[in-house]
Amino acid sequence: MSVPLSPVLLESRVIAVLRAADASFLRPAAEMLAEEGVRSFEVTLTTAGGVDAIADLAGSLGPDAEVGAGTVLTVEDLEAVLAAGARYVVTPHTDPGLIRAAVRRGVPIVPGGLTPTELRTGWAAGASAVKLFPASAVGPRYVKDLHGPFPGMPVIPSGGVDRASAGEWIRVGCPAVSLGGPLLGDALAGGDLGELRLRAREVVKGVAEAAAEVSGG
Ligand SMILES: O=C[C@H](O)COP(=O)(O)O
Repeated sequence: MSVPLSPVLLESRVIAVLRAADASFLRPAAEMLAEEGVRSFEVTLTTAGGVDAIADLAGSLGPDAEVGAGTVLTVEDLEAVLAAGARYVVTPHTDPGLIRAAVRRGVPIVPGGLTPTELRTGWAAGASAVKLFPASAVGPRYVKDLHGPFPGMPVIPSGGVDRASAGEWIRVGCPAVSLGGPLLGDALAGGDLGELRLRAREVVKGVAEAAAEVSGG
């Protein structure tokens, strides 16, 4: 049993990973991304103040957006982010116990893995989709290889997915892509939001074009 990914993510197909030293600049960056059509946001727990930032963004971005939590490592982390209002959770690793805990709470979970064994283990434990991490270590062709033995397993690449390759991951069958640094640049450290707008525009456009091709549109 698994909890399905939300329509917000399945339609927008982009997760913006908000990983920063602290949460000072998360809200302006997320608001800029939302203006450009990004609707799914993953606040990582490596960000100081990350749990509070989930609550802040969940309250400020409005009902069209979805705020989740990343780098969730334990059931205690899971409880904390759900209490803050996270609507989905992402892990860097495959922990069947943690996956089952999320499923029991009715929350979508996307566990990370790299090898066929790790990814299949997460999927079998009830993942909503699996996170291929670090995706740049293998490239889009690897998803085609995985879909030989595991044709129905939704794979979301994360780690080194950039503006140039985002559409390619969609074309090989990924339901969504996950971008942190290559999308955010230095915006989470107070960098130029105008640059962020241009990067977001390019990613959203590239992913939408690829999605239209995949669906025959
Ligand atoms: O867990 C996800 C990664 O932190 C995102 O990696 P990235 O910054 O290379 O996109």
